[in-house]
Amino acid sequence: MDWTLPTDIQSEGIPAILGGGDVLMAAETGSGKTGAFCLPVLQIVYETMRDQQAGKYKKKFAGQEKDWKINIFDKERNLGVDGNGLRCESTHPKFWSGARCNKGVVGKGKYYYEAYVETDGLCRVGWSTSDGSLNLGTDPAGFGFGGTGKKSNAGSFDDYGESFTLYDTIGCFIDLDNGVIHFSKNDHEFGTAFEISQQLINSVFYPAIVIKNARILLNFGATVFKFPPQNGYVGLTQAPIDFVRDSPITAFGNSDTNSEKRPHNAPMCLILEPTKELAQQTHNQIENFKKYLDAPKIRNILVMGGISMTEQMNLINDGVDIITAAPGRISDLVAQNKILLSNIRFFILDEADSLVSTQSDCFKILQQLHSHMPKYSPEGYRLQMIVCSATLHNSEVKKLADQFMHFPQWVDLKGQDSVPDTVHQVVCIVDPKNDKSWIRLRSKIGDSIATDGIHSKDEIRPGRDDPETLSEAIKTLKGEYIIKAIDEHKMDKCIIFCRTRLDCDNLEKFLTSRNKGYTCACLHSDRSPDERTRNLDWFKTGKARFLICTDVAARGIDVRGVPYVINMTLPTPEEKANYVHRIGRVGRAQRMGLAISLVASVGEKVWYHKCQSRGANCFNTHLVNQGGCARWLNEMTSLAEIEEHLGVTVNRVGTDFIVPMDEFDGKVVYGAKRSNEGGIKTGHAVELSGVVQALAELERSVQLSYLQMIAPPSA
Ligand SMILES: Nc1ncnc2c1ncn2[C@@H]1O[C@H](COP(=O)(O)OP(=O)(O)OP(=O)(O)O)[C@@H](O)[C@H]1O
Repeated sequence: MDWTLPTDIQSEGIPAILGGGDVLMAAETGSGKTGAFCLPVLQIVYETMRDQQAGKYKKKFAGQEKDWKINIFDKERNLGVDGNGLRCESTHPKFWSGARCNKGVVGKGKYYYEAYVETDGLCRVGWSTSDGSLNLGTDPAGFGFGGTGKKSNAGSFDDYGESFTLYDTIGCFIDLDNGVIHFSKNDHEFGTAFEISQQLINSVFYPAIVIKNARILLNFGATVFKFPPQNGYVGLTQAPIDFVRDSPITAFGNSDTNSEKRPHNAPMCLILEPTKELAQQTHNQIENFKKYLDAPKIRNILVMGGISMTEQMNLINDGVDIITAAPGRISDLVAQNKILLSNIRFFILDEADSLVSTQSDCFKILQQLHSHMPKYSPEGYRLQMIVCSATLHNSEVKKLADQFMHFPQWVDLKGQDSVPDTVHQVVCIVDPKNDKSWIRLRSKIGDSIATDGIHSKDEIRPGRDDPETLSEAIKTLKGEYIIKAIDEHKMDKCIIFCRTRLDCDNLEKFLTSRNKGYTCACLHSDRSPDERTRNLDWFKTGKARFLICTDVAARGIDVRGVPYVINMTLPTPEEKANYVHRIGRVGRAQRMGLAISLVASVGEKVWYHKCQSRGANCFNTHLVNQGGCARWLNEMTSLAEIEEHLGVTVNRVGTDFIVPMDEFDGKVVYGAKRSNEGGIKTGHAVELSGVVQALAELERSVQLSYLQMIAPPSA
């Protein structure tokens, strides 16, 4: 793939993901974020599958059954348990997560265990039969003592002992000889909490806990108790074998989180992309990487509208390890249980800010998918969420991180949204008061671009400066300016962004009608999935010189070596972040690119369809606040906001579109690799190489001196 070294974001992001935590990756467009999450995820999915095939987990669980510990097959998904089965954690702020032990006691004897509160959350500890709910104390088979100083059984919560919290040690006592349960706090024993009924007295009682946003450490007696019990009570590990029973809920029983027998339709990784094109592109990237992984082969599929349902189900039924999806179909298939999320280990949100934007419906889908995922895998690994975009710095993403992620690590190379220095951006102000050429253009029917018709009911009077006339003038001028820019830069390949689908169609007709070889392909949501795929392909292969698109193609699309982007209009105020994404279609992978934005000097009236038909046959030119489907936009304000957000002033060019080359050393060839010695190579990894070498030397000398210390040369 012509990749020699990791890019900066890959150098930082890959180890963070391999480290096992949740990661937010913010890095400029075209900086290689897709590889930064695909590579480590493929590695872990592959290694887990290989270990499962070799029966590693089975052996691990089988070997540990003699120990008393939390039964990972008798716990709620949200509850995390460490490798020893003694430390339990739940970080969910709202839900209680419970678990029982893998062994219990029955018949005779007096037994004890301790629970130490490690973080400041809510917990209940106690005893339960295997019939009891994991939400300890809410039914007759569970007997709990909670941090608020209440005992609970059969859903009734009564005052008992005193409250407990962080750093307290709770002792849990069961006396099977006399049928009573009581508790202690830091060696202070409280009186009888429960008398066990005759119906239950011959049951097996398992240590049980339920916690919310808390972590506790259990001791069943394998290590010395903080407060050793008295009066004939013994630690559970000392219970005579005749009075100990294994839990009937065993590893590899009926559990749907069974890691050895992962169902064919239960992937380990779900990647969510905002559009079909991006889902396809990421899927292709995985296909490229996975070629190098064999035995077992990774099965990755695409899930999205546009694929026939029969074909989709065939793909799923063949078995799946990694799914790349666009929202929509995936949520339907999960709701219908055709795809199970019970074994998900990685949940990846690419272009996350667009997925969680208040403008999109995806947030609900995301919540729904997340609620189906186990927060810990059967092997005890935490669900990992990876979130990335070039524009992650906004409040919605922060909310997402707070709600779904667990102490996420930010991998953020710039600290704010920014544009790569391989992208040169310029603005041309379209000023109909200054440039009156639109009057002449409009008079020659068929010579100017068809406008969107929003002023069809207005009286347009060339020569006058009323807002409607100027607004219509802008639309005419912009068509002309596009041609000027194309010709001035002899653009052979360019992506042109328009505000609406109608604007795209009009521009396509206009350019084609010029008969100057301006071959075009359109990409917007009114075109069928097949046509979209074909058009993108035409552009990639050079069959079409211009890709004319709405913001549907603003993000992520990676076409090698595109030299130019033109923004016929700036993104709408609600989609400001798309400016960075649009212009980031050029200047990728260390190639140079030029982005030209046409910005109207005065207000422009535009369609803003909120009607049911989304604009089809709608000619309601009233403003939205008058019940219509139109609004006025001010691109000068949008430009100022973009400049402020990025902390730059974008260079202005005249209507001749000559870009002052001295700004950029006069040496730039757009579309070609950046001329100074290869950015990626001089990036982070190489900059650090001296320091890394020095560290390696130090490490070596420390190790040598240690070896000399434990085995002196004389020995
Ligand atoms: N280590 C590497 N060496 C060389 N090229 C790379 C490397 N990693 C990625 N690339 C190339 O860089 C280009 C951009 O990568 P990618 O599409 O992952 O960018 P991105 O950061 O996701 O951008 P966007 O924010 O626009 O989605 C791709 O063509 C990819 O093949």
